[in-house]
Amino acid sequence: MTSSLTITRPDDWHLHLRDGAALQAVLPDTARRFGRAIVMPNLRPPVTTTDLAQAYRQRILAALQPGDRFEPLMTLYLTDKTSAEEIRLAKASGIVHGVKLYPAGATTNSDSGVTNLGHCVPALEAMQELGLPLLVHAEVTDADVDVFDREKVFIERNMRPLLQRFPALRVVFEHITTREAAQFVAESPDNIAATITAHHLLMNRNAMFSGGMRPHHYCLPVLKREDHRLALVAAATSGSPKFFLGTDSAPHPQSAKESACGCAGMYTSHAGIELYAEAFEEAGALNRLEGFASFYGADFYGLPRNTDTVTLVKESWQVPDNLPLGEERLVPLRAGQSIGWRLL
Ligand SMILES: NC(=O)N[C@@H](CC(=O)O)C(=O)O
Ligand SMILES: [Zn+2]
Ligand SMILES: [Zn+2]
Repeated sequence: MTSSLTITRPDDWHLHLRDGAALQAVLPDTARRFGRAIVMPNLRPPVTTTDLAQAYRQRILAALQPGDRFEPLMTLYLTDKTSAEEIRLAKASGIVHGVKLYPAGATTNSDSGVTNLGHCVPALEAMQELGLPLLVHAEVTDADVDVFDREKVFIERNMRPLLQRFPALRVVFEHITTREAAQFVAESPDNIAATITAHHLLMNRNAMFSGGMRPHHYCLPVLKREDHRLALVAAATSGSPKFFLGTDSAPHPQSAKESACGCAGMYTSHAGIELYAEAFEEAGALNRLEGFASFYGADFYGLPRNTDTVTLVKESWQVPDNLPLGEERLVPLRAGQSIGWRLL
């Protein structure tokens, strides 16, 4: 039985770091494990320009602790008004590595998002030309579409037409949650890839209702049925370079989660690589973890692979009931329960 696992240091290709005191609270969890992270731009106000991304990057760097070697990879928040010029500035800055598409109303802080992709043609043309990836929260927002079908419907209504119109656009289908998405990405050309979260590999939708309502298991896209989880596990452990690690760790104050209208997002950075080790071990595929966590994302983004390593030991530890989040607390995934792998 494996008792320890050393892999090239992983990167997190989908992360919410927030800002201010929350940023200060959560950043050490990521910096301890990951070399780099694609930092999501859904702040209030959103990070819509390269200038805002530069300033946010400086705040992240200032929040690091002495000795940290973590590198934040910045993103822009696409709006109906994003110009081709802004895309050129972003690319030329060297600090912006992707542009995030939030359909307006799809998820947390998406109200400034895109109402109609038709408005984004100049920006998308520039991104295609410059090789700047489009990162997609791939869910339709129509209230008449069942919440469990929103990703599947987005593929047909939006993703296929988008790729037809921009066949060379580099696209990351973020936090895939369905068999249909895994299959779509697997069958697409090499300019299409996907991130997969640990929570979607480890849980199905029953986790939202086990013994009562479980607000800390609510995220978007929402957890799906077991057969979808199995399809995600198969994709993540397949060895295909189209699938790589993106935690989508999304901290919210406990009060905002445990509420009559609780917000979407799970916090997983406290065990950002350990949870994946559990999922890969359960699938009998620990030998595939390194490619998924440490190689394929860097390769897709055209960045060098990390050269140092991390070591995990197969040793159970208990997750605290809650963690500080500025003046508030947050409830991490597995709060009060154990995780089977520990970071040395
Ligand atoms: N995943 C989530 O449920 N929430 C994310 C937004 C997102 O990634 O869609 C957040 O910012 O809280
Ligand atoms: Zn999202
Ligand atoms: Zn996210």
